Order: sequence, then C-alpha cells, then structure tokens
Amino acid sequence: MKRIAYLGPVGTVSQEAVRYFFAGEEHEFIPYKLISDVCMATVTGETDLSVIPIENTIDGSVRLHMDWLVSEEVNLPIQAEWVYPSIQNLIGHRQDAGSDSDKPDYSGIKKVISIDVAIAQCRSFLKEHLPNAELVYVSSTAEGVLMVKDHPNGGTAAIGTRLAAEQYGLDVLASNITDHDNNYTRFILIGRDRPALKPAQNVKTTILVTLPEDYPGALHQVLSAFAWRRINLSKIESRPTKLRLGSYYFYIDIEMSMDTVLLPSALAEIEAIGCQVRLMGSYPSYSYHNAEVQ
Ligand SMILES: O=C(O)C(=O)C[C@]1(C(=O)O)C=C[C@@H](O)C=C1
Repeated sequence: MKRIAYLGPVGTVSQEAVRYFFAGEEHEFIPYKLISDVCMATVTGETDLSVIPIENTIDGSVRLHMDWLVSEEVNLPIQAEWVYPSIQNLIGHRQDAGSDSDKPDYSGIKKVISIDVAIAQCRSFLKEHLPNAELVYVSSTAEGVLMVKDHPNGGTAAIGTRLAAEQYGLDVLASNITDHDNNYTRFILIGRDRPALKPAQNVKTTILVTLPEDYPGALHQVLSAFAWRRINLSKIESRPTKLRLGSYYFYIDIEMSMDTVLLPSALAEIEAIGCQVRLMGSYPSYSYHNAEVQ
C-alpha cells in the first residue's frame, strides 16, 4: 500500500484521475491544498508518490505545475504518466425551482470560482452565458466548489467535477461545459520508487536540455541527434530557467525508453556539444480507456 499525494480538497479532477489510475488497488490517497505541497509531501517522505496534472488539451502545459516538477527542491523522477478526461461543470445552488422555462437562468450568478486551468477550458461557455460574472481564481476546482457551498444565496458558482458537486451537496447547473468534448489532462506520477504497475502501451523518456551559450545552431544539433536516429519527440517546450532573463531550458518528451542503445547515445551526443541534460525519468505511458473508469 502506497501513500499518494494529490491536489485536493476531495472532488478535484486529480482525485478522479488517481482513483482511475489505481482502480482496484489499496492505497491511501491524501489531498493537499497546493501543488507545491503535493510535490513536497513526497520529497519529505510524508507520502511515497505525488500526482501532478501537467498538460491539458485546451490550455496546454500547466506551467506552474511544470515549474514545480523541474525545481531543484523537488527533483523526483517521473514514474508513470496517464491521460484522463477533464469534465467540467457549472456547480452551485439551483435557484430556478418552480420556473416553467426550459432555458437555464444564470442571471443571478455574479461570481464564478475555479482554478485558472479550468476557467481557461470553459471560456466559450462563460462568454456566452456569464459574460459579466467576476472570475475568482483558487488553487483547485474542488476548492472553488467548497467555497460556493458557503454562499447559499446563489450568486456564486464554481467550475468543477460532478464528484465535487456530490461531495459538497451542490447542484450541477450545467454539465460538460468545456470548450471541446475531447478535453483530456496528462497526469504524471513522481516518486523515488516505481510502484507495481500494469503493463503499458508505451514507454516515454523526459529530459531537460539547457543549451550552451554562444553556440549558434545548438538547438538544431540537439534535434538532429534525435532526427537521424529516427527517434520520435512528442513534446518540446521552452521554459525560463529563472536564473537570468533570456535563459531557457527545453523540456523534451521522447517516445523511447532509456533501456535502448539509441537513446543513451543521442543524449551522449547532445552532452558532447556542451548541452546540459537532466533525465527526468523513463516511464510507462498509459492512454485513457473509458471502459476502465469506475
Ligand atoms: O483543480 C483540479 O481539479 C485539478 O485536479 C487540477 C487541474 C489542473 O490544474 O490541471 C487538473 C485537471 C483539470 O483540467 C483542471 C485542473
């Protein structure tokens, strides 16, 4: 049995995702308020593993979470990744009981609370139905739902999961309000040791590359080290090192295991031209299978 940290409180998409990933297994799932707390729980040994939402179909990389993942303080290897749908709903206190209209009335809602990532996923719905509502940003979807629970006047709603609505005894005022139906989030599991996992469809390796200064064409050389070996990259993204303005590292996802001849030799070649390479992990990658959801 493992202790697994996730972004809480109870009712987040992270909680749904971790339940899905470890379905049928006996673990202790522990909610933490902030993603920094989620990461640090495993650093300090309070938990064995931490779950981090890292990328979303609509809003792209969750930059704050990525920055924690790569921070020197955290420095824990990626042990697995999986994909899970982010289904967002408008949650609040139903006010229109007794009205004969079929059309939902959101006019009483003056404030919408959620995490920035979820608000970004529901822009079209908000623009169409709640253009004047004040947007209030909190640290998770369920945190917003919990706040709405304390505002029974109906003027405040949250964007969050059905699980949170049930958990906190609120109504789903509008379901599935994301801009696109295929809204998925990529979650990663970090920790010192890999737990027993089911066989995966794919294996991935993630590295961080910092280019040498004053080396024109260095990025081209990095990419060609992969290209001529026909190694597929599924993501490349630059992020500031935070050390100086204009200094970046590249976060690269590679569709190959480190247990091969080709990939270690590509990384050695990249290091030979003066790049710094940090291995973030070589790990099983799971796609989403609807049938497995519990
Ligand atoms: O707030 C939550 O419910 C979370 O689990 C976090 C998070 C994220 O930050 O990416 C996870 C997935 C959803 O897309 C929205 C929010």
